Amino acid sequence: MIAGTARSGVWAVVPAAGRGARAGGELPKQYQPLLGRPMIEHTLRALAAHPRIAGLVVVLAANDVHWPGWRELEGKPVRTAIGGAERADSVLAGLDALPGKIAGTDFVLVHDAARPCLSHRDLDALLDGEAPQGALLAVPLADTLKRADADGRVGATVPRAGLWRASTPQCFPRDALAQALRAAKAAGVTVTDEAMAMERAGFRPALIEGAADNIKVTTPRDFALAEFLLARRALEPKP
Ligand SMILES: Nc1ccn([C@@H]2O[C@H](COP(=O)(O)OP(=O)(O)OP(=O)(O)O)[C@@H](O)[C@H]2O)c(=O)n1
Ligand SMILES: C[C@](O)(CO)[C@H](O)COP(=O)(O)O
Repeated sequence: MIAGTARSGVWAVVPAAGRGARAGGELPKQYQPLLGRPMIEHTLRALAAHPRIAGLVVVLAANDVHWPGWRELEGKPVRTAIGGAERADSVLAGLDALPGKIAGTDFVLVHDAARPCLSHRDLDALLDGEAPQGALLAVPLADTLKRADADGRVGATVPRAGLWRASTPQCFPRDALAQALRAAKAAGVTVTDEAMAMERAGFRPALIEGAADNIKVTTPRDFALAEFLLARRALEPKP
């Protein structure tokens, strides 16, 4: 059993090796500007500015020519690693690039570069959680759900009770996470988030309710929404 406690001195792995094909544009989406700065800068600063984050591992594409080469942000060390074909490969590469271990059970955060609107409050909620088996930010579903048939008509209305949208950061014991991601890969299973790998390994991650505005910038219209959310955040009193 892994002991649960409020977490501090935590490193964050930031997968940033995707292309952002659905977002379009000439630059990979994580380098497209939001309020005049690359998306990835907002994401990394949101993490690094939190007092309980110790450092960052940013996972880059092998052919990345846009990375500004930061070695430090907000006074926190920044390392880099080279990612792989799938997000899970990139996360594994990031875990391998973390600094040496203090204990076999220390926790790590994983947060998408494509989620630049992460709030201090959500990070607090995740790190405060007594979640010995790990935890993730998530948002309960607010809409009625329809399952489509092949002809585009409604096949069924799916009950939404108990359904959540997983977001990031997700926080897990680093060794157990690396093991779970390797096991999924060996089994040929694509895991779309860290929790899914941990669930396969028998863990029961805690769902921590986060803000709906921690959006993943995915399609072209998400850029304007992210800019609005960041501009509104800038007007809020600092924590
Ligand atoms: N092989 C990959 C694929 C994705 N990511 C990262 O994982 C995060 C979430 O992925 P997603 O939003 O799906 O990004 P992309 O894969 O870049 O988007 P798309 O599928 O539209 O190309 C992003 O920060 C992305 O850079 C990664 O590090 N390595
Ligand atoms: C990890 C994630 O952000 C959780 O919602 C999401 O699954 C990543 O996006 P992808 O399209 O599955 O790569």
